[in-house]
Amino acid sequence: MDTQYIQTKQYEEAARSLVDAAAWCYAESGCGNEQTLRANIAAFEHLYIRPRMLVPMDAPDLSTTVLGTSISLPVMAAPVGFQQLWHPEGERASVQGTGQAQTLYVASSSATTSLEEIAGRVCSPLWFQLYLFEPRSLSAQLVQRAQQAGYQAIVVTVDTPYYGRKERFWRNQYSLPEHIRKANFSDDVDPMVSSTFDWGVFDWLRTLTDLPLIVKGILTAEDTCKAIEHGVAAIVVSNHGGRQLDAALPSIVALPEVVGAARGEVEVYLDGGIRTGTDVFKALASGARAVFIGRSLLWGLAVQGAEGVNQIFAILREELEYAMVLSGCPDVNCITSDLLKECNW
Ligand SMILES: Cc1cc2nc3c(=O)[nH]c(=O)nc-3n(C[C@H](O)[C@H](O)[C@H](O)COP(=O)(O)O)c2cc1C
Ligand SMILES: CCCCCCC(=O)C(=O)O
Repeated sequence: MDTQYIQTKQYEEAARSLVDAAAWCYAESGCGNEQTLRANIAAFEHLYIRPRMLVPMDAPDLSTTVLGTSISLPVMAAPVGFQQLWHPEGERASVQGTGQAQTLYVASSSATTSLEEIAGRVCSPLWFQLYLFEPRSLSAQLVQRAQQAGYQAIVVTVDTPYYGRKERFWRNQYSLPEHIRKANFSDDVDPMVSSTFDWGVFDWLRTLTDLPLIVKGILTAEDTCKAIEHGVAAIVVSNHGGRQLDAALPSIVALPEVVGAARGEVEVYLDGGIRTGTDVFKALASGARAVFIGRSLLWGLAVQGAEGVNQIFAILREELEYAMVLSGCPDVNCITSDLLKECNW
C-alpha cells in the first residue's frame, strides 16, 4: 500500500480493516471496564499549550539523548509482544522501521522473533524488556542473552504480577492463533509472570548484568523513591496502555509526581495514550525526557510493515516540529512546564 496518511488515527482506521478480528481485539483492549485505557487519551485533552511568540529560530532541533544514546526525536518504540499478529515480518519490520526513524526500539520478552534475531537486524539503539517470570532462571537467562546479543539496557516491567484481565478479549471468546509463538522460549516452556518479587529484584538483577536497569510501570512518588534506592537508571511512567490495573492513574496525570520525586536523579519517560505530536509536547512539558508509543506503532506495522512504522514516527516528528515552532521552542529542552495549562472543563 503506498497511501500516505497524515495522522496516526488514519493508520488506526486503515489497520482495523486489515487485521484479523482477534489480533485487533487483543491489541486495542484494555483491562476491566477500560477506564484507564480511555483516560490515558482523554487526560491529554485537559492540557493546553501556552504558546510564546516571536522566538526566532530556524528548523527546531527535535533530537535528544536517552541514557547517553542519541535519538532523532523524543519518541521511541515501546515493547509490544506478538508482533507477527499484525504483519508477517513482525518485530523484524518494526525494528527496521524504528531504525529508519533513527530512534530506539525496545524488544519484548514476548516477541515472536528471538532477541538474537532482532539484534542481528538492528540499525537502531536497542533495549530489552524483561518480564519477571517464575522460575527466576527464565528471567536470568533472558538478561544474559540480551547482554550477549548487544542490547544496551534492560527494561524491567513491574506492573505485571498477574497478567491483566482483558475482558473485552475474553468476552468475545478470542484466542491467539496457534502459529503465534514466544520466540525467546522453546515450545515446551510456558513462561508465567510471577507475583512473588519485591524491590530486591533489582539487587538480584545487578548481580547478573552491568547493563543499566530501567523500571517500567511506575505511577507514584513512593515507588519512584524505591526505584532510585535500588539503583535504577531510568523510570518509565506507564500503566501498560491501560491493560493491567483498571482505574489506575492515566500516565500523563501520574507523570508530574514521578518527575518531582525523581529530582533529576534519573531520567523519566512516559508511555500511554500518545497519538499526536502535541501529546509528545505535553509529556515533555510535564517533565518526561522522551515517550514511547505502543498501539500506534502496531497500526503502522499492520498497514505498511517497516515503512509504516517509519511513517508513524514521521507523523509524530512533523506534528511535534509544528508544535515547537508555533509555541516558540527551538529545541526539546525549551519545552518546559510553564508552557502548559490544565483546563478541567
Ligand atoms: C498488544 C500489546 C502488547 C504489549 N506487550 C507488552 C510487552 O510485551 N511488554 C511490556 O512491558 N509492555 C507491553 N505492552 C505495553 C506497552 O509497552 C506500552 O506500555 C503501551 O502500549 C503504551 O500505551 P499506548 O498503546 O497507548 O501507546 C503491550 C501493549 C500492547 C497494546
Ligand atoms: C507472560 C506475559 C505475556 C505478556 C504479553 C504481552 C503484554 O504485555 C500485553 O499487554 O498483552
